[in-house]
Amino acid sequence: MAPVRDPRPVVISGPSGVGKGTLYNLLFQRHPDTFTLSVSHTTRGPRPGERDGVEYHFVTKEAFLELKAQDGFIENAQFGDNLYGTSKATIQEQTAKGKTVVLDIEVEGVKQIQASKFPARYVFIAPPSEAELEKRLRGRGTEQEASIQKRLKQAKVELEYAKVEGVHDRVIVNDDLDKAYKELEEFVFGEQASA
Ligand SMILES: Nc1ncnc2c1ncn2[C@@H]1O[C@H](COP(=O)(O)OP(=O)(O)OP(=O)(O)O)[C@@H](O)[C@H]1O
Repeated sequence: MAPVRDPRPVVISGPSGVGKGTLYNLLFQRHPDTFTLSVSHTTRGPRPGERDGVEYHFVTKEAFLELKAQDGFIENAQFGDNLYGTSKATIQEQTAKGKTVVLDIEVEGVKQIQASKFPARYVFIAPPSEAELEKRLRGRGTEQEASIQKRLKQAKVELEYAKVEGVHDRVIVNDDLDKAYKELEEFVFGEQASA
């Protein structure tokens, strides 16, 4: 397949359980040298087996806040006591290595990246229906009931934002996986760089 023509990172968003990870992991498997998942900064400590610079850039709270003050993040958020963010430098370094950077970001992060004016392409993965989304979340078997309810509530926010005109370059309904994958692949490889 011809190389990706557009150097901008690809921001993938969509409700939890819709199949974002499934889709971009297929992209990574089928094009092993083309893509890379963005490596976030975090102030939480590494879990066993996690390596600095691979799963995350592990930094102190002071270092994180310093980078934030320098406008070094395209998006950042707090979950529990920990800070997370995607640094501009990380994306630039990964892009300079010839990779197309893929970011898996929730709706608030998408809004921040759009506000930052950092050049990016936006893909929203939508479920065929809310009932199917719930089925997938349950089927995955990774969540407790409270977490499922929280994710379904958040899904409504994500789906609402996806209706706003012009916020995504492409909306892909993940009904049949092969078809959705083909659409994603075509979008990522096929689009011409725009100014
Ligand atoms: N097109 C599809 N048809 C049926 N099941 C699917 C499809 N795509 C993904 N799934 C299944 O749905 C479940 C959720 O997929 P996945 O974990 O990729 O979602 P996600 O959007 O990455 O979720 P999260 O944001 O919580 O990480 C998985 O069990 C996956 O195998």
